[in-house]
Amino acid sequence: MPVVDIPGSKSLTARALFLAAAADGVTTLLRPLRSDDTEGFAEGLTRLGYRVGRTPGTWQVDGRPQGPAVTEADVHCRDGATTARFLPALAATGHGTYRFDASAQMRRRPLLPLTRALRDLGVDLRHEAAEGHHPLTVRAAGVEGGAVTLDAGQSSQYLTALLLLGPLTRRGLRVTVTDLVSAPYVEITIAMMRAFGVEVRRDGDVFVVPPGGYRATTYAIEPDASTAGYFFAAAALTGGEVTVPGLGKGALQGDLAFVDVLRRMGARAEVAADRTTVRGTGRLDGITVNMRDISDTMPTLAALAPFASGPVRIEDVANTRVKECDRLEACAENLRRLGVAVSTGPDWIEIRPGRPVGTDVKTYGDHRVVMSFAVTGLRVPGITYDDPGCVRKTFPGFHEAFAELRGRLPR
Ligand SMILES: O=C(O)C1=C[C@@H](OP(=O)(O)O)[C@@H](O)[C@H](O)C1
Ligand SMILES: C=C(OP(=O)(O)O)C(=O)O
Repeated sequence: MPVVDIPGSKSLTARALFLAAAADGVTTLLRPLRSDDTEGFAEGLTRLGYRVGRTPGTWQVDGRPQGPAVTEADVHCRDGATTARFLPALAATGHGTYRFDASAQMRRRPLLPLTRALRDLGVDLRHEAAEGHHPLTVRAAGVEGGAVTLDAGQSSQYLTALLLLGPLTRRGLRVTVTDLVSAPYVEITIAMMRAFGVEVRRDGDVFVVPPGGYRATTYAIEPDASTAGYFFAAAALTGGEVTVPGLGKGALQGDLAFVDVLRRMGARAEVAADRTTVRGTGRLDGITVNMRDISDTMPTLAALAPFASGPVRIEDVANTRVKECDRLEACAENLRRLGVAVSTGPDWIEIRPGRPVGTDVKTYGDHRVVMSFAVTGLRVPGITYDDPGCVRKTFPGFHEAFAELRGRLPR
């Protein structure tokens, strides 16, 4: 019975780094994720003058409630949207001029609702080229706070950035949200703020954050639920069994609900107190599923879909078009290259049952494209990738870990 140790959550690690940097005192993070996204976040903090001590399995951050320790910084956010969207908000709490830039794809990804809201809160923020895109410069003088309206229909990360900023403003924050995708990520934010001593009040679409700052703590990072999804899908496809310790009933991450999707398709799934097990049954039914809340698992399901006995239709995932690539089209294109019939609309994809044949997967530099089609590769010989290394964004050791699992699953 394979037990798989999954590396720490990207989303929790990024939030924990923000909260630790802003807190009063020294915070210890246990089992943080070491990957390009989270190391980019930590390096961004270092550039802003925060001390981040990194030893294997434990990171320590000296909090600075007063904001960055330097008056000038140039921060490269790499390909990570958490870094690119959360760090400008943190920088605004200081006093100085902070410039942010990012990868070519991250420069293309949207940001405008967040930067507008920051301006509404009194932040002097200027875009260098296109309005609502990196690169941008924050001329920080502390943040007044107040009331803003936010459209988070394209990314919940705008709301998370504002909520994280809330306790660091002079007057606190009141955010009225007109639309919201990926809602479980906001629940992660609120739960983690609570662990650092702040209670967000929510009344329907209105979020109220009191001023007063964060308290340092010791915080253990859960394994990454989106990453675990590839391993659960592997069990469902091969008729094997995979157990992931550390992700159970109390888990913060909404993406663990991917096991409910696998269960609806015919797999057995048990979410226990501190671990989750998925067992394949030889049955994989077609399904229609709304993935608005858990869209990082859309490619995982798309790559598994040809093996289902009926069509798989994934709905309400428009915002997967503005991720590391246009994921809807990248999945469709690669499924077609595998010989599978697929159609897409503005916010949906439908995959027909098929007999995939090996191909060179076009990754578009997207870690999830690679990790998803690795699941297909368990049953289809000859799958290669034009950029296998892009898994470094969230799981540098993915290929080794997945090959190891493969050897322990039924052939
Ligand atoms: O807040 C977070 O940590 C994340 C939120 C989600 O993004 P969107 O809210 O943009 O969908 C998710 O896709 C991303 O991988 C991580
Ligand atoms: C969309 C993702 O990342 P981010 O938006 O944080 O760059 C992801 O990891 O799938």
